[in-house]
Amino acid sequence: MTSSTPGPDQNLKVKMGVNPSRRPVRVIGRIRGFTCQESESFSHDSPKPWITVSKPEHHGASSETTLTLSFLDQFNNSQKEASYKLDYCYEQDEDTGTLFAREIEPLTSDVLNGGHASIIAYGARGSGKTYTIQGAENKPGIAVMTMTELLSKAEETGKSVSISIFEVQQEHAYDLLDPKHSEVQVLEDCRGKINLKGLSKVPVKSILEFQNIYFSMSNISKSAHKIPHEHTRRSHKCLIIHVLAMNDNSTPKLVGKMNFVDLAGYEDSRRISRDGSALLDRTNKSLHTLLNVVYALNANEMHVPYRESKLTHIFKESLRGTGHVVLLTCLNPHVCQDTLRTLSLASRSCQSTNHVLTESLNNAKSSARFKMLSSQNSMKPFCTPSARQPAVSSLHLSAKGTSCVSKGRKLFEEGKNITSNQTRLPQDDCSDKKLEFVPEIAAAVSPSMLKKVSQEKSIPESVAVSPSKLKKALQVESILDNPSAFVPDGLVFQEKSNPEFSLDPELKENDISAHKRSKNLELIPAVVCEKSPLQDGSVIRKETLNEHGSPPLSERLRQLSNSLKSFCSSTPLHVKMLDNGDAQHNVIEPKTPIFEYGARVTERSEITKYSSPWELLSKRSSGMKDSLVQEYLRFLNSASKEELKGLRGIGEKRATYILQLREESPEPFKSLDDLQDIGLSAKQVKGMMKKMAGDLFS
Ligand SMILES: Nc1ncnc2c1ncn2[C@@H]1O[C@H](COP(=O)(O)OP(=O)(O)OP(=O)(O)O)[C@@H](O)[C@H]1O
Repeated sequence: MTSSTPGPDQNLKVKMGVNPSRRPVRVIGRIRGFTCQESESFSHDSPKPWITVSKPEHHGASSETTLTLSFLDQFNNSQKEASYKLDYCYEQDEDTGTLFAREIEPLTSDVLNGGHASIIAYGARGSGKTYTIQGAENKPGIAVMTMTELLSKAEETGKSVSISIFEVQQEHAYDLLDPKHSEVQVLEDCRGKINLKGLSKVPVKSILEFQNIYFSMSNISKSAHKIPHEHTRRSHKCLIIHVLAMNDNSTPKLVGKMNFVDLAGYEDSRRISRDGSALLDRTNKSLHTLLNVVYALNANEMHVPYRESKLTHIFKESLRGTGHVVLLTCLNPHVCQDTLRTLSLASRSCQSTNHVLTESLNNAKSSARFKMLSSQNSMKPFCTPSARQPAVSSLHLSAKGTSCVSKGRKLFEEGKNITSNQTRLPQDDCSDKKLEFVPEIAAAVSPSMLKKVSQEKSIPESVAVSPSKLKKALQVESILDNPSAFVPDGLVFQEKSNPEFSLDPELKENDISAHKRSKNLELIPAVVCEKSPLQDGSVIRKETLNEHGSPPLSERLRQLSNSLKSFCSSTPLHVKMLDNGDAQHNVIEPKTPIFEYGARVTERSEITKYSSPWELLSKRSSGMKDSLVQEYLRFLNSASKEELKGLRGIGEKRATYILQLREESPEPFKSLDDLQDIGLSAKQVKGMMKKMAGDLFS
């Protein structure tokens, strides 16, 4: 490995554990040293390093380390190079002690004073995760070093230390300190506090005692529950060090917490047999969710998908807020496809636009493809389907052989790594791509209108236009021009002053303010039919109202179904601009769609057609799904107790609890994830939604 690093002394002076990049999560790498076997096998002929590390001269607040990986692209059989940026990378000549001194030791004082810290190691199999966290014989890992430090500091300050050890397998957590290895329940109260019900805590007085327990647990984990080796290999090992202080009444009170997570080795499910791949998908899901959480935290996003995996749910409290989080990416010192993949994911979690592809040798065509994929993937690290990301699993449909191909998708399908079997490069994961939204919008409007909206939104006309904002803006624009075109069967709009229809009066003020107020619009017919009659003083037919004055869910779903059916069967809307370009004179005119298959996205996003009918269908199905979910959530947020009890899975107790939640917050259900607050598992929620979607067409 080559680098331009400052000397080790200088390195040690720079305490990096307190995140200098000021992002909530620090993402670092570590290239593992060679094992004795490896060293022996190339004692005469050391392999050429495949990772080159380039560090800045001085570690300033925003300094980053660039890793350049040289590898053979198996798809094209050509040599490639890819560069990734991490917050820092430890090379083979930097030992665990150096990593501890710079990253972890500075966090221990904080933990003793009530802070939370989490160190999460992940990487391909055999990349040195366990070696770094736990250590090997006579080579203590960072958990052991941390315990030594905490025990000595705790003694000085009259505090005590205890530990919990558990593993997460296939979305279930098992207590390894309990001889029965009973399952640990993850409970979350309405304030978001996580309680790990049934998890043992064992007091630790000395480092020897700790090592005895910790190391024996790793062996126990392998034989626990008679679980097949394949399963234990794919479990995540977690250690929590609790720092306790005595209360005035001499009872121990938790002050700080330090978590160490040794994730199961990342393996690409595409290489595994069918059964193994299903197992692996669930194992990898923890990593994907974790990286999405990291991305969301670093990007300061409103929604952080903690509850999409057991692991992130367990550590929710430590990950969010003021806790320190260090994501340790372990890297194999020799060419490894899975290492490429994990690095690619890590780099994107580090910050949204980290991945820069530097060179592509031999093949100009593949170079173009490579760069395009790279630019598209500069968003979220991985698409884990959720209620909040409903479009992701379906939107990334493209021609066979390109990235992110999804076949036979279903509504409410379980999460899958949607990637092409053919694309073997690290950039082939799904991301929330801006570019891929654009054809949908562009197909419905003329280029001049696109331009107009771009200008109004004060954003560039090119691909940088946020498609979702643009889409919403255009929807409002279309509704304004011809609202009656969007009225579904079973609904009539009525305005106090205008007997024909009504829209939010604010929408009429001017187009720009209308765009701004359209934040909640997702699907034109569904939103208009729901929003206008219920919130804007309009009425729906009398027979659809129940005794509480609101339509029952079944009725609203029927309306939704009708509107969606008519929407699907109708032709896309083409918005014609009059020559003078005045938006007020725009007319909406249904036209037979013209598809030009194979139309590609150009550099400046001048796309005007869908690439296939499949893509169109997929996008519309995704909208339907989203609409149904929104409708369901709205019902939960507004229906009476009796109405709620009419829903599958909701009885007297749950209905009462929902009403209580609504007293605390007017809209407690913002995503399907929130249904876990009323004790419904993700599986139950999925079943309910599937049933509801099925009922629409029965
Ligand atoms: N920095 C290092 N120097 C020397 N040997 C190392 C280093 N890191 C790891 N090793 C060795 O590499 C091998 C694999 O390491 P380890 O078991 O920690 O990997 P892992 O990522 O935890 O694997 P898995 O995903 O299968 O759990 C072990 O034999 C370990 O001793």
